[in-house]
Amino acid sequence: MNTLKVALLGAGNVGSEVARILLEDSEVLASRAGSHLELIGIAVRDTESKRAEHIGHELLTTDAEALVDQADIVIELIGGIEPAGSLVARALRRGSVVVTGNKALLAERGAELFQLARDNGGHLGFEAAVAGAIPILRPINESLSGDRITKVMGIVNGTTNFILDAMDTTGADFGDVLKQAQDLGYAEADPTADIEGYDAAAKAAILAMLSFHADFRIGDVFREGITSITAEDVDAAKDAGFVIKLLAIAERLDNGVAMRVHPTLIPREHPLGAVHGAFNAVFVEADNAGELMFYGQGAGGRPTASAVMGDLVSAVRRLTRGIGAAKDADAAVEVNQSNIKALGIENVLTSYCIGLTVTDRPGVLSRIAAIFADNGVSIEQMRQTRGFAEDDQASILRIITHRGSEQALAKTVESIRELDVVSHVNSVLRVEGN
Ligand SMILES: NC(=O)C1=CN([C@@H]2O[C@H](COP(=O)(O)OP(=O)(O)OC[C@H]3O[C@@H](n4cnc5c(N)ncnc54)[C@H](O)[C@@H]3O)[C@@H](O)[C@H]2O)C=CC1
Ligand SMILES: N[C@@H](CC=O)C(=O)O
Ligand code: NA
Repeated sequence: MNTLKVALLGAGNVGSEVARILLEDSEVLASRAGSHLELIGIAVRDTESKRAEHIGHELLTTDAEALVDQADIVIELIGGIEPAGSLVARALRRGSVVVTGNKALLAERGAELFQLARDNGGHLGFEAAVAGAIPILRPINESLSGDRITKVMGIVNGTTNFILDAMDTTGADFGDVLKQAQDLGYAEADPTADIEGYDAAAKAAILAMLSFHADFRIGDVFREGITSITAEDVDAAKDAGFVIKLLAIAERLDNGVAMRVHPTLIPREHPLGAVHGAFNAVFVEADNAGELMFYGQGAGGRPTASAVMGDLVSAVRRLTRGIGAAKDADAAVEVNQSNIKALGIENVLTSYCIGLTVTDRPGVLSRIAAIFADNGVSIEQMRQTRGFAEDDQASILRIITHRGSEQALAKTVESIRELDVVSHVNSVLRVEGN
């Protein structure tokens, strides 16, 4: 049996688990892959760090470039655009197998890196980049390659699901739960990427690239995070039979693909309503397959390392069988097959749940209803959720609309905001699955 040299870049939450598996399970991995996998080094920023100590100093180096140049296989788990991007490109130019979990990088430079892999007979595996342990990218790219995908919708960020779930089930405070998510290894190095929706937007772009075979980027994705979600929003959603989830949606419309990430009200009985903690779930709709659902652990070092190892073993199997990665049509990612355009959110159909504080006097409801009618938006539910004593003159209204164009809904909210009887627009959240 031959031996292939593996370089690991980064020894954080995921990298340290990958190192552990490579060292502990080396015999099983060799029998599955058909080659011994020798971990020749681990590039870290600081060889004296606590985590590095845990792994063992003899493998550690701060010279990532030299390590890449000695390896047959490079596993990039540093994260971020640079130096990760240059190191991945360097390895691909050498024709190496590269495995990464770096969605931020792929959502900026995916097309270029896939091309580099093709041009140099290398291979780029990135199943870990979307929804952690869940096999979702290879099913889309390979199993569904004979079908036409129309929509992908799911919970793809474990940190925000963990936070929203805790707010919903225990009424926990946002800040405390974020700290727990960080301690559990779910959050990005800068958790702004999670809570402001950038991580989910990168994943939406990658899902859309593979589903619609076009070079989409994170900048094509409409994005709203969860930082403006309050305990009151969570309670109001509960009261109406909904739960708030951060959803990533990429859908095929008549003239292109619309990609969006935003907090969304989901009926509690919807399958996505039952996704708790850092779990993720993704629905895929295709013309012939119909609706598919993928569910599992979407974040955390160990589950994510499982996806990394899966990419690694399957790429090595092909190498061992002498199948050059460039000739491996199954594994090739084609993102330039279609001229399909990225569309703005104004093109999508959705429904809104609008919370308003209004002056409690006769005629208010009809003035509000008239604005909806003027914009062609129909109301599914209008409910006065709390009334005060007459002289307090304020009540809270919750309005859920039928599906309408995002443009018309946004215009409706703008006009309502200007009404003198509306003292405050408390929240505007989109609704799906109702
Ligand atoms: N933590 C998770 O649940 C998941 C993470 N990912 C992705 O996996 C990658 C790694 O994530 P984590 O392990 O959570 O991050 P982390 O922040 O825990 O680890 C990154 C490691 O890279 C090291 N590093 C930074 N710059 C370096 C450099 N110039 N040279 C060598 N090492 C350097 C850091 O010291 C750190 O140990 C990221 O791309 C992340 O988005 C993907 C799926 C899930
Ligand atoms: N920070 C990410 C990690 C996995 O991709 C998340 O919380 O989902
Ligand atoms: Na995955």
